[in-house]
This record gives sequence, C-alpha cells and structure tokens, in this order.
Amino acid sequence: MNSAQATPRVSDTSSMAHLGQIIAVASGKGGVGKSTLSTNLALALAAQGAAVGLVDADLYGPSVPGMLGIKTGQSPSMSPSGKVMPAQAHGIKVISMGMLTDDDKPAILRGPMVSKYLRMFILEVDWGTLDYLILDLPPGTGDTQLTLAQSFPLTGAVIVSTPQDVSLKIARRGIRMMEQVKVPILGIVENMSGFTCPTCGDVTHIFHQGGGAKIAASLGVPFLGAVPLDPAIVDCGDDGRPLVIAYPGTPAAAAYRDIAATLSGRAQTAPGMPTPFDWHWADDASKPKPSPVAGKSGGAAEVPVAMDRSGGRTLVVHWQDGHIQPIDVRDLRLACRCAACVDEMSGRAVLDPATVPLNIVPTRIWSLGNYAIGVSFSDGHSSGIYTFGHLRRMVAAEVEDV
Ligand SMILES: Nc1ncnc2c1ncn2[C@@H]1O[C@H](COP(=O)(O)OP(=O)(O)OP(=O)(O)O)[C@@H](O)[C@H]1O
Repeated sequence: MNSAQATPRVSDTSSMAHLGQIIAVASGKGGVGKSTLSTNLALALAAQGAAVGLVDADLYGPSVPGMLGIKTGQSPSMSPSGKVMPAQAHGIKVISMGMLTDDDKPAILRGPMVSKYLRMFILEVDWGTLDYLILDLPPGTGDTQLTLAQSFPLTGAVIVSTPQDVSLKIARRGIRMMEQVKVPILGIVENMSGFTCPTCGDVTHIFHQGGGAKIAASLGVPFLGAVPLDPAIVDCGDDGRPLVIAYPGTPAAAAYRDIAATLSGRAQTAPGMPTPFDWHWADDASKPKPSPVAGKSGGAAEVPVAMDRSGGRTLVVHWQDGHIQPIDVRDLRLACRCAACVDEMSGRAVLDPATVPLNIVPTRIWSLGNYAIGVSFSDGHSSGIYTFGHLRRMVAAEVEDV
C-alpha cells in the first residue's frame, strides 16, 4: 500500500477557495477524447455564465493550446503580484506546458519536476476568482494523477471512456485508482459512442451501446452522458475552435452542454453539510455540522443534510428530501466497494463477510469533496469511498449474506 492509500486526505479547501470546484478529467488510456471533453466542457460551463479555468496537465503531450488556437512557445507574461498570467481563449483562462515550449517538442521532465510544474499551474497562476478549474490529466494512472490527488482538494474526477470493452475495463481501473487516492468520481462519459452523419446529422451506433452506463451502474457512480463520434470534432481541434463554439447545433455539442449542465447541477444541489469534516467516531469529536437547510420533501435524494450516530453502532444519515436512514456500521463495512473488497474486472464481491468482526465500528468518517465520505474501520480497513448515491441506495439486501 502506498502512502496515498494509507493516509486518507482531508482537504484544506480554504486557501484554494478562489479556484472554485476543481474537476479532473481523466482516462485510463490515451486518445479517448479527454482533452476534447475538457475543452468543450470548460467552454460549455463558461457559456452558462461560470468563470472557468483550464489546466492542461498533460505536460508531455499538451494538446489544449492547439484545440483553443492559443499560440505556443511564447513565455506568458507575469502579473504585478508575480503570478503567471493565463492565456484567454473563447472566454476561459488556460495554462499549458505547450505555452512554454513549442508543441512539437514534448517536455522531458523527471517526477519531481512534474509535481513542481503542476503546483505552479494551479497555485502560481493568476486565475482570479473561478467557479470551476478543469484539469485535463494525461492518460493513465501515473505521477501526475497521484500528485494532483494528493496535493489539491479535487471536487472529483470525470472519467472518459470509449464504448469498446477493453476501454471500459481500463476506465474501471482508472476509477479504482482515483478511489484509492480518495478522489470522488463525479461520473463517466462515453465518448465516440455513435457516428454523426455529416450530411443529415443522424447518429448511428456503430459500436455496441451502453457500456459506460453499465460500468457506472455497477460501480455506483453517475453516468454523465455519451458524446457521438463526429468528424467535425477533429477539424475543430485542428482549427482552434472547439465544437461547442464552431458547431453548437450538433448532437455532440448538445452532449457536451448536457454533461456541463449535469455537473453544475450536481455542484449546485448544495447546501448539504459543510465540508471538510473529519469525525472521530469514539468520542464524537469534530462531528459534521448539519446543513443550515433542513431536509424536506422535494429536496435532493442524494444530498445529506446531517449525519449522526445512534447507540454507537448505527450511522444515521438525514437526507435533503427528508428521509432519515439508519445504517448499521457493520453493514457499512460489508458494503465497501474498494478494489480489495470487490473484484476490479468482474465486479464480484471479494470480501468474505465471515472475516468482518461482529463488533466492528468506524474509527473516523471524513468528507470527500461534496460527493462522498471515506470511512476507516476498527479492522484497519480505510480504502473505501462511499458516494452519497451508494449510501442512499444501501438496503438490507445488499448486505444480507452476513
Ligand atoms: N467524439 C469525437 N468524435 C470524433 N473525433 C473525436 C471525438 N472526441 C475526440 N476526437 C478526436 O480524437 C483525437 C483524440 O482526442 P483527444 O486528444 O481529446 O484525446 P485524449 O484522450 O486527450 O488524448 P491523449 O491521450 O493524447 O491526451 C483527436 O483528434 C480528437 O479530435
């Protein structure tokens, strides 16, 4: 187990509050359309009126400047306070390694330098006050992902996949990696999921459909939408005018806007409970404060407004729609979906309920973004992430095989 797994992170959100929601766009493998999604998502959020920054965190193969028509190889100017001025393109602020080097000369950087540049891109850029900072991660599960997850209070990650089984399996691995480093999964996007006819605009499904939605359901994370394959996206990438700007009427542009609307809707379902919190179960220290807004019918089903304990063995979750849900703490342990408890590929349970002590209790419960909680238990297990959706859907049947 590495240090990221051993030491759950409790975010210090206060010093980075001006960055707004920090959303990482990730994929298990390259070429699935991550940079295209990051760029169009950032523009779609900006079109809703949000202040948006975009970090091209792919230091080795920066593609965002090309997609946005930003000049490369020119040193950015500095603000009077000594911060790097981001480029401005189509109403969003952007920083990329491509702005510092010619884009045909990929950066050769050792691990510590990767970390240094990423910190600079996030902390030493004059972002002003943002609603969203979108991070376009390089493909895979390496240094960049770990640095970002461990150093910054990410609101969560959007995972991009394509419909082929192999991609979806790799996406599942990416999700597991994010969960291991305690980054909540905001959802999965299936890209290139059907073909948009350039003549009539109809979408034909040339690969099988629905794999992204199925994986999302099996992992208990939201499915954010499917973006069809559209040849115009490639031309837009080459022309520096992303699809939502150049061809806003296409099905793919509508898909990007829907994804942005879903993500921002989720961000706005607050106020839930104030975060961050780090609740010590035994003495009730640092118990999460309840939301200023009490639960009532018509509220959101998957937003908790308070958490409590009852009798030492029951976690009581009060939801925004007024539902009060008692959860036995051993059931909570048995419902863990981390890679050690559920097989990564098949989704089958690996945890043997007989190995979980009857008197198990949580030791700590902490907030992860505004989307999930992490729990460490008295048996030493602490790698599970419980999204609010997962908690809400926990029913006796899920844990009846005790
Ligand atoms: N829905 C789509 N329809 C057609 N082409 C697409 C679509 N999405 C992305 N592309 C094209 O696929 C190629 C790869 O996209 P992109 O660079 O966004 O992928 P990536 O996952 O960020 O790749 P990398 O791993 O290199 O960072 C680009 O040429 C892009 O224009």
